[in-house]
Amino acid sequence: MAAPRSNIVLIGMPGSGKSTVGPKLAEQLSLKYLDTDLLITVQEGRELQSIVDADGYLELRRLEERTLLELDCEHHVIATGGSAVYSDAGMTHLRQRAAVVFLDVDLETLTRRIDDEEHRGLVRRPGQTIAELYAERLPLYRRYADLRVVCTGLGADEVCTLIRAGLARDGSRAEL
Ligand SMILES: Nc1ncnc2c1ncn2[C@@H]1O[C@H](COP(=O)(O)OP(=O)(O)O)[C@@H](O)[C@H]1O
Ligand SMILES: O=C(O)C1=C[C@@H](OP(=O)(O)O)[C@@H](O)[C@H](O)C1
Ligand SMILES: [Mg+2]
Repeated sequence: MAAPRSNIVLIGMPGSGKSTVGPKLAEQLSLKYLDTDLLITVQEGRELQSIVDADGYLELRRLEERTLLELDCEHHVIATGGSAVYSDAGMTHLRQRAAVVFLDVDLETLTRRIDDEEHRGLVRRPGQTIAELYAERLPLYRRYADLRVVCTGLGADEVCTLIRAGLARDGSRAEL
C-alpha cells in the first residue's frame, strides 16, 4: 500500500524562505519539522560550504539525494535545500509521501536576501550567477510542485496562510 502523504515538503530557491516558513507552518499545523540541510551537516559533521569547497558541488548534490531518499517520516513539514530538485529520484520519493509546495519568490527579492552567496554552499557550476540558477531551476520547481505559492512581498505568516488555504483546497491533503 502506498505510504500516506502526511508530510508537507517545501521547495524553492535559496532565500525563498523554506527554513523560515517551515517551523511556523509546522507549529500551526501541529506537525513536526525537519530541514534536510541540517540532516546533511549533522551526518557529515561539516558545513555545506565546506563540503562544496573540499569535494565539489556534485558531491553535495549526491549527499542531498541520499538524504532525500532516506526520509521516511510522517506528519512533518520538511524544508529542503534549494538544489533538491536536481534529484528526480529524491523528488519522486518525496512526492509519494508529501504534498510538495513551491515557494515562488521573484529574482530581485532573492538576490537581496542572498547576501552571502559565497558562503552558503550553493550547488552551482563555477561562475554561475543567481539569475542563471533561477532560470535553470524554475522549470524544475514547477515540475515537482503540487502547489505553487507566490510569496513575493509577503511575510512568513502570510505565506503560511496561503499554503494552508492552498492545501485545504486540494482534496488529496485530507490526511493532514
Ligand atoms: N517571507 C519573508 N519575508 C521576508 N524575509 C524573509 C521571508 N522568508 C525568509 N526571509 C528571510 O530570507 C532569508 C532566507 O530565508 P530562509 O528561510 O533561510 O530561506 P531558504 O531556507 O529558502 O534558503 C532569511 O534572512 C530570512 O529571514
Ligand atoms: O540552492 C542551493 O544550491 C542550496 C541551497 C541551500 O539550502 P537553502 O535553499 O535552504 O538555502 C543548501 O541546500 C545548499 O547550500 C545548496
Ligand atoms: Mg533553508
